[in-house]
Amino acid sequence: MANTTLTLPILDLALADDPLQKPHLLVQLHDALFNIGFLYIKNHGVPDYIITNLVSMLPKLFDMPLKEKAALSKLNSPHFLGYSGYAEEVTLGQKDLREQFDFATELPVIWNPDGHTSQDCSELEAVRNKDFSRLYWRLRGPNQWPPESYVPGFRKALTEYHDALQELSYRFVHLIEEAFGIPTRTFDAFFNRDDTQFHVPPQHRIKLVKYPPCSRTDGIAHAQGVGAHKDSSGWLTFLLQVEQQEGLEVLSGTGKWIKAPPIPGTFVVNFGNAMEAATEGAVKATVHRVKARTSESSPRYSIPFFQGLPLDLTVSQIRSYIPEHVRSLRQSALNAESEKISSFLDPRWDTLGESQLRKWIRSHEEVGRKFYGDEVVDFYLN
Ligand SMILES: O=C(O)CCC(=O)C(=O)O
Ligand SMILES: [Fe+2]
Repeated sequence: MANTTLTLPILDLALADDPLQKPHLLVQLHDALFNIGFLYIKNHGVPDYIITNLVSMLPKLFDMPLKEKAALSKLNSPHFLGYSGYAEEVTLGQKDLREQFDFATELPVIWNPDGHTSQDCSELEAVRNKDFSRLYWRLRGPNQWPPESYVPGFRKALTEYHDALQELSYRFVHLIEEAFGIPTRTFDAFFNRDDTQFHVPPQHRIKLVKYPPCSRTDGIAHAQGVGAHKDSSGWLTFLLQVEQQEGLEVLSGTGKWIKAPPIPGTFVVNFGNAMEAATEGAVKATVHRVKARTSESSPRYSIPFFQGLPLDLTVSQIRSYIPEHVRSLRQSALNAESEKISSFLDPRWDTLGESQLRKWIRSHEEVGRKFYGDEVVDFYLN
């Protein structure tokens, strides 16, 4: 049973602008990073109109005729971008009772099996000598946009939301650097925001999710909105819970599920597998899940933004940015549920790209078989 007595911290980002208050914010952030692994932020600076504009389009987007949604299926996309229908996604071997659209930073295809840089990638001037033949580079590519006639203004609204969340995510990473006690901008290299411009700018991902009301007669024994998981698409996650529909739960260090209800004006922030691996578990990719809406009458919508990282980064490379005094804050004993889910540190998939390709294939096997072939899929499923 969920333990409702534990609550997650709410950090006020406005304190970052006040030199007298900022140290207090950094102490709170340090605690959230090393002891909790999940937090809310308020006064985050993302304009209200950008959020409400996108949110107002969700019902229209999901109410498009099935034929129109199917035309945007992920089965068209080697980048796993587009639509997946109700219960098409799998987590921990079970179907997730949700529908979703996956979008990402709009970028051209970069993968080239011959190892050349694509002509289209003018943004890649600074990294002309990279080899883009590795399969995981195929994850990167353009979106499938819904027709303007069905959801007018959608592409603009999603793009504005993306840009605002990207900005917030970069600001927040600077606060994390301060909380770690390392120079601000240490991680800018990951986002192509430093002078070396060594890395390709990452592709961030945004999911638009609908958890419709459902009944246990759907024939699915263990009803889950999304099963227990760690986020693996990036460095940080910024989750918008739309309106007042509950369902999100977080696994505490003592193995209890605690509720993370929607709080108006906030985003939930949590950390991806890459952060956990880079800090050797000092900052946890905390396990979370969403309960299925079995006894509810209205849908729940949510919008997670996953801050991307360069796909060719290896865990050991990221780790080299994290000083020993941070990694030594590792607390022992991940609980059993958490252990079951941790798969990131397997040396067979040391690059972030490969661990992400594995994750996408495991969640959407059919898409994997279509674009990556049976041999690759069978390798990652086992
Ligand atoms: O819908 C939510 O509140 C959380 C979704 C989530 O954790 C995910 O998609 O990774
Ligand atoms: Fe998640």
